[in-house]
Amino acid sequence: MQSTITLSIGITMQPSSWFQAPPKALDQHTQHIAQQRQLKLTKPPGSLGRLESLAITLAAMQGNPQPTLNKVGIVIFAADHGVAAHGVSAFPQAVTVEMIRNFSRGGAAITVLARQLAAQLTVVDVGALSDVGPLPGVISRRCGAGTADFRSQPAMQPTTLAQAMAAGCEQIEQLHHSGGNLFIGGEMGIGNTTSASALLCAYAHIEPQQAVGPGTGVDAAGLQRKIAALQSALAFHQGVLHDPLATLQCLGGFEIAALTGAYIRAAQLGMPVLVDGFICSAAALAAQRLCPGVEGWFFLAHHSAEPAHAILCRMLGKEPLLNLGMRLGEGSGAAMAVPLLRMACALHNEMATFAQAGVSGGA
Ligand SMILES: Cc1cc2ncn([C@H]3O[C@H](COP(=O)(O)O)[C@@H](O)[C@H]3O)c2cc1C
Ligand SMILES: O=C(O)c1cccnc1
Repeated sequence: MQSTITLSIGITMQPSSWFQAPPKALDQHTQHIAQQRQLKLTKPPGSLGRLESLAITLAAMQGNPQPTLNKVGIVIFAADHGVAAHGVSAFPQAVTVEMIRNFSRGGAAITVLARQLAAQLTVVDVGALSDVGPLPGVISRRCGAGTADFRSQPAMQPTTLAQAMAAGCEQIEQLHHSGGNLFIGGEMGIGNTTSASALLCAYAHIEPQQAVGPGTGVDAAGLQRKIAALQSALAFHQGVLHDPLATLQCLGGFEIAALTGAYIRAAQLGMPVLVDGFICSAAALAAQRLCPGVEGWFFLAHHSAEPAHAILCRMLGKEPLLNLGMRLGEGSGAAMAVPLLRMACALHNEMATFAQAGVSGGA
């Protein structure tokens, strides 16, 4: 049995857990084979730009010189946020539950994209304000009815944080078991850009002014309310922000914690991940803090229009694939990047070599 540690504000947590196991190593032998193949294909070396390194990385991740993305799993984690009571979103909190219904009926952006991709879509309610009851495609792993207001309380308890992370872990284990070869996490939770900004402030040691943005479209007064909420929260939780897990517990949300758990488990099991926009990238940063090296399994799908996303991308050390001015969430930006990755694989797998095609001058 591990002993527990009690943090300065009385929170008790396990010092060691499943999420501290290291990520799987990429297959360097397969990576080398894929690199060599790229040089032999009928094109000037490097002429397919990033599409070449994407295929090589996917080959190394999958341990397969012919990488495939034929089984994409999209999981949307949905939850509510106590801080939403402080006018930090342009939309009412009821939208979270209403959107869960919309996901179930197939009318949301991500559901359209999932159909286009023939991807499997699952919605996990990890703590919306009210329980939507049984709905097609929606599973319940409720950790609470929204988080507590993190301006003056920890958003989650150690037990509910662990539950939320386990809900993410469980989804990856199922996807892995069913032969999934790419994971996309999505989120739905009114107020969650404020939570993501709070995590960014704590992990990057930056000021709220640098970390906030319009989210769903708040005006200047709304932006000030976001800044004020973050200032209160950071001051209140100051004593624990050196600890990445306590930071997630105090400032995160159930859906962000579930994403964090999912990203870590994906890296441990060797499942490539397409990280969506601002909120998902904040969860990815939390994952990196809890389990260094997980980022080796991540592709950043797109530049979110949320201004502070650029900071998160820098912190994760990655350049996003697309820049479409999107700022929706739900995993929608990640879904848009799947065709790009599939094209990279098709080129890598199906192009002729110089020798096969009888083209001169090649390697
Ligand atoms: C109809 C609707 C659908 C959405 N789908 C994702 N989000 C996005 O907006 C929310 C975050 O922004 P904020 O922090 O400003 O509330 C999240 O739920 C996010 O996924 C939506 C927001 C709305 C209104
Ligand atoms: O980039 C995102 O994930 C995002 C930005 C604004 C609102 N919701 C999500």
